[in-house]
Amino acid sequence: MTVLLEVVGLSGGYEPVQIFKDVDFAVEDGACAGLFGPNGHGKTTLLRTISGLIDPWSGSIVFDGIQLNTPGERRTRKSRNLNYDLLVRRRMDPKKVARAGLIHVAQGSPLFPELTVAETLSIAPAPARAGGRAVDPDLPFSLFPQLKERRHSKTRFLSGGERQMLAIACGMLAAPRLLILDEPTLGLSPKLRLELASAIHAIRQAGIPIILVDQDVGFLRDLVDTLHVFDHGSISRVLSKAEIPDHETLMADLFGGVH
Ligand SMILES: Nc1ncnc2c1ncn2[C@@H]1O[C@H](COP(=O)(O)OP(=O)(O)OP(=O)(O)O)[C@@H](O)[C@H]1O
Repeated sequence: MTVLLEVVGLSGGYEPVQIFKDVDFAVEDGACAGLFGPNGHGKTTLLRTISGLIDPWSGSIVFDGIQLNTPGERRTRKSRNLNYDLLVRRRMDPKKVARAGLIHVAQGSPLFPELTVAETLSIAPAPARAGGRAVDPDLPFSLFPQLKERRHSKTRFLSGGERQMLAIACGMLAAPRLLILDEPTLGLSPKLRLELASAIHAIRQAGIPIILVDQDVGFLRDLVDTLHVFDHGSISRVLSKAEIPDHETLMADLFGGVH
């Protein structure tokens, strides 16, 4: 299989605090890569950096044959004006990332509260890539039938699960070449987690590669091909599907106790 995303020696964080260091991370075309790690260890920051929302400090991000970031040395801060400073140092363009087909469904599914489900879907990004396949406009409802029933509801009245479904549906309308799902099951009931798992499975079946973050190894084990264990700002191990233990065993192995 070809490598679709290749991250080499990536370091970054929130100036001046470094959150992750020298991360190597690869996703093969057609595969689902799991990212697992405790709260606050930097998974979201890493993914936001890969998407260009946060400027990487150093390293390389190559996606679908395109070098997404411009390598360069960090410059010392010259101004107390943060906007100016960011513009001066910016080494990555999130629009370029989205245009390349790397679509990031953020944690907490930020949506416009006063728009209905149908209105939200109508402003979802069109396939951004040149040559990106047209997407069936009914895809959101075939993936998440529940959304069809709620299509005239404002998003502020949706449940947590419905919000997640809508956010993922918007991502799918962009015809992703790679879909990043950052903790889509956050705060969901076991029943909704199962529903979301089957939707993620359907996305996989459609051949769309995924980076999936979750706090539950059991949830990831059923869906991913490889599990990347993220520990204090670096990937400490990469496990094949067959090597992924249950949640308690992995946590005990990592931290010496049940979490
Ligand atoms: N905008 C920000 N500015 C400064 N520090 C931040 C910001 N966002 C997050 N952090 C810090 O960066 C660290 C890593 O947070 P991050 O959200 O990336 O971790 P995570 O592994 O995704 O955690 P979780 O699983 O809880 O989402 C934390 O210490 C957090 O407090």
